[in-house]
Formats: sequence, structure tokens, C-alpha cells
Amino acid sequence: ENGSAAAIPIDPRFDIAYVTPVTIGTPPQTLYLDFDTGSSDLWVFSSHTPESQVRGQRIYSPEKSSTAKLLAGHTWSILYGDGSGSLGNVYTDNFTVGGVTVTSQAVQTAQQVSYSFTSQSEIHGLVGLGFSTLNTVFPNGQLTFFDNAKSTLDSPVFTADLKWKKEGTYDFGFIDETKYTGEITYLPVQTDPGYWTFTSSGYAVGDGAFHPASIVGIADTGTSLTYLPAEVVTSYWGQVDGAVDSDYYGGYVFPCSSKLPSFTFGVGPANITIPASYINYAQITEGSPVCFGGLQSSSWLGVNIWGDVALKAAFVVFNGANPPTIGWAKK
Ligand SMILES: O=C(NC1CCCCC1)N[C@H]1[C@H](O)[C@@H](N2CCCCC2)[C@@H]2OC[C@H]1O2
Repeated sequence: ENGSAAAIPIDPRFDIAYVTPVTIGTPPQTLYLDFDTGSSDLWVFSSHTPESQVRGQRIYSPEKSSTAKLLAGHTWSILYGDGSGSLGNVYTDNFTVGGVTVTSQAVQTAQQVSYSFTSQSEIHGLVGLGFSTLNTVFPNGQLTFFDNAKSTLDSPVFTADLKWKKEGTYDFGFIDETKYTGEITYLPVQTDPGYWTFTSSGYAVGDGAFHPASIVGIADTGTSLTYLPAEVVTSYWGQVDGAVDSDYYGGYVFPCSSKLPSFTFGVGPANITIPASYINYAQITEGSPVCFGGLQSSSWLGVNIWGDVALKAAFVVFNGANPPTIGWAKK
């Protein structure tokens, strides 16, 4: 059975993250979760989360679900690249997204969440869509929703059609031809250690010359911005009046009034162009004349990350066949 579900920006001002409605248990409990191709744990705020750490989030209460089963002796603990994290225990239960149901999905219930989760009332947990090798459940790692659902889908794929300051969609099991233009270019995926890792064929700043290069990076729906090698982002921000790489603000900032070029990245023989407006990410604080860039350096990270700023410029196919591939199309 295929499915389709909304990807809703959690903030009307800028795209920090996108959440998608899911139902868990019997009778169904609806939560809004952050679908994250950069991790592989499905965890939720729950009746096990201390009240002091819950601030407006919906919670999953396994004790109210007739189909919930404790996965005895299993725990989990995850730390994300931004320093946020959570930990807890594990149930299995019915899990449905956009009409696709997995009847015994591992649902990781949070017993602790870090402050950045507590402070985001719109995110009620995460659905990891990375490879199941990254799952942190101990002693037995659990399968992602996609890995569990794959065999029931017409095709072992899911697609991301994220949008700038608008609601997009995640589709499961099929490729909706109305959501993109031209051809989809498929690239090989390196599945070790478990991210959707691919190699971009280069970049161009605005209308400038295309620079062939091999940029190895991960496609990460759970990361707001895009992080690329220093020489790439330096050449981009060098074209923006007043742009500086600020230790104070933790990245490239620029005068909100400055004109930004677009950014094009290669996908095989094709390319995707990120409009300048997507790279004018957000004012430092409400009303500030200082703006924070959507393109930042990955030099401190050790990995290049194609986050939402890049993904929302494309229609992206996460093909879970053997071997997996990733498809990119203009839209
Ligand atoms: O840590 C990363 N990415 C890193 C960013 C820095 C550079 C390395 C990658 N992604 C996380 C994201 O920040 C979290 N956040 C929660 C609060 C609202 C915004 C989303 C959310 O939880 C896990 C995942 O998504």
C-alpha cells in the first residue's frame, strides 16, 4: 500500500524543520514528527518523558494503546550533530504514515530529551529514514519505518518534495511524475556508515562558471541548512557585499539588504539551482538588519551536509532498492 503525507514547516518565518502527522497505537494517537534522513531512530515524546521536559508537545502513551508491547530490556540513546539528544526505552506498536501501516514498528519512547527538543513544541519526535545500521537501540538494533514498510510498497522508494516556507510532501512507494520537471538523475549511494551519502559533481555561484568537483555529502532532511567545503562557501559569500564568517554568530552572516546569488550544485551530468531567497535564511533576531546564511562551511564537521536549504530546491528520490540510489530532479 503506498502513501503520501504532508511535510509542514514548523515556523512560518523560516524553515527550521518540517513535521509530518503520524498515528501510533490503538486507538490511534496522532503526533507530528520530524522525518530525518540523517538518522535512524524513531522516537517520540511520551508518558515516560518527565513533565519538566515537555512543553506543549503531544505525547504517545503506550499504556493507552491495546496494541503496544514493551520491548523488554531494550534502551536507546542518541546524540545529534547539533548537540541535541534524547534517550529512553522501546515499545512496538502500529505505526501509520499517510495510509502506510507497519504493525509492529519499534517506537522509542523518550525518558529524557535535551533542551532544544523541549523548546520546540511543534516537534513531537523524529522518524529516522537513514539506514537501519545507524539505529541506537541496544542490545538489538531496530528497523526504520521505511525498512519495515518497504516490502508492502509498490516500489521500495520514498520521495521528498520539501518547499520554501510552504507545505510539501513525503511519498512512500511511488514516484509522482507531477512533482518534478525533466528527468530524474540517479546517483550511487554509499550506505556506510548509514547516511544517504552521494557525490555531487561540482558547483557554480550565481551565473558564474561551473566548477567541476567531487563533493561527497549526505542528503539530510533533518538538518535546516547546507554545509559545504570552505573553498565552496568562501567563493559564494565572496560575491555578497558585507558578508563575513562570524565567530560571534557562528557562521556566515550578511546585511539583510545585500543581494544574494543563487547556488547551483551538480548531480551527475545535471544540476540543481538553489534560489538566492532560500540562502537568505533568517534574520539573526526578529527585526535585525543582520541575516544568517543558509550555506555554511562544513570544515568543522568533517562531512558535507545537503540539508533542507538544498533539498527544497529539488524533488529527491530515496531509492531503497539493492543497491540503493538517490535521484534528483528539478521542479
Ligand atoms: O543535528 C542535526 N544536524 C546537524 C546540524 C549541525 C551540522 C551537523 C548536522 N540535525 C538535528 C536537528 O538539528 C534537530 N533540530 C531540533 C530542534 C529543531 C530543529 C531541528 C532535529 O533533531 C535531530 C536532527 O533534527
